[in-house]
Amino acid sequence: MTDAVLAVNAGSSSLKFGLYPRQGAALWTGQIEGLEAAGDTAFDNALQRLLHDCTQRGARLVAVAHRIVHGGDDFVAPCRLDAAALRRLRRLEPLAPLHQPHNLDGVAAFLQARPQLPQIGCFDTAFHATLPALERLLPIERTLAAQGLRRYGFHGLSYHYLAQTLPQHSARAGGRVLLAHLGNGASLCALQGGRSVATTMGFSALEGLMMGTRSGSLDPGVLLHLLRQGWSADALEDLLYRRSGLKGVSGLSADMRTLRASAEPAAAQAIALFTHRVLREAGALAALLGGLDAIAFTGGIGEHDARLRADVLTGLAHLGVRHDAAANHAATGDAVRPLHTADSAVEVWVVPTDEGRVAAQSAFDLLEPR
Ligand SMILES: Nc1ncnc2c1ncn2[C@@H]1O[C@H](COP(=O)(O)OP(=O)(O)O)[C@@H](O)[C@H]1O
Ligand SMILES: CC(=O)OP(=O)(O)O
Ligand SMILES: [Mg+2]
Repeated sequence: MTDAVLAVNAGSSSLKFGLYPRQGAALWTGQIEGLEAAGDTAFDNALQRLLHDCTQRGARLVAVAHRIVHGGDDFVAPCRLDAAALRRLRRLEPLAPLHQPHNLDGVAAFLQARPQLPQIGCFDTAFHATLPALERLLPIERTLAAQGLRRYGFHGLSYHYLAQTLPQHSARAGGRVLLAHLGNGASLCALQGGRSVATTMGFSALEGLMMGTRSGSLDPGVLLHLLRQGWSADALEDLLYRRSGLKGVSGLSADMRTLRASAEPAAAQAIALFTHRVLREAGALAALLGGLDAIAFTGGIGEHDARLRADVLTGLAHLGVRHDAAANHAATGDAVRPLHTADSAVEVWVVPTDEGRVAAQSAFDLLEPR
């Protein structure tokens, strides 16, 4: 029987899981979608089903590796979780309300059902531990930083996977690299020497790009205005996390596929704004890097939406980015694919992400150091 780690990724709209041996392809992967519409018990039910099915796959489960979105200041490397760690991580729930509660409910359910089985936390924020001081600092009263009010960065497991995969395909991977994780949540990350040096998400899972249901960056004056009009913190949270982004602007859906298929002008405008924001932030990170050697797209939209990629790449033509339209059209998230032309100054790649692989690998490394 093969030793395997079950990786669990409770995202904002889906529960993804995979059963990974130490090396090689996953033995089993799956995804349960549409959980945000299905209500609170949907996550619990999905986890119970997973626990049951895992025992029937012919693998010896050595650990469960959980993607946990926020590790705060204390959790900067993968570690074994117990009830005390869980209590500390619960305090970060308000900073990622679409993820952290689901992530931690998953850990709690497994701790209860299999108390002897190691539960390993793998933190999105940890990959950004290399951010320089200026990227972490918020331009507000200095004393607030001591309370943990600083920029952290997210999508770290995905960026970790890209940072370790890209060098297998590109000699430019150690240079100035722009990574775009565009899914239901979305962010950009600037890599130099394979390390995160800047990213668009900061203190919470709200900053930066417009997302499926999240606003991304917004003039803080809008929040003050709404607060003075009597909006509560809960109402603001609901607006910013659940009723904004593609869904809020289109009035139709958070799903890019639905918006692409729609003839509604508001759907087209939501996509145009999403694209505009990606381009604006890409330009900002390219400026911080002092130019680009390579770009890589990932996430549900980044891997599948050729039109989005083409529009962003065309917008970056002033940096010498040239993409092959046919290669772009043919890239559907099935494999790592180059999109650049021979005369492009910047390489362009699609890299299907595998957050579960990174989480499982971290669990093996922690439990059975090589
Ligand atoms: N073929 C496709 N074309 C365009 N967008 C797609 C396609 N497949 C998936 N997506 C989009 O990817 C997004 C989900 O991305 P994903 O990374 O799976 O999200 P998360 O992990 O945050 O739940 C959705 O907006 C969905 O519409
Ligand atoms: C941090 C985050 O936004 O994650 P996801 O894209 O999985 O929603
Ligand atoms: Mg995701």
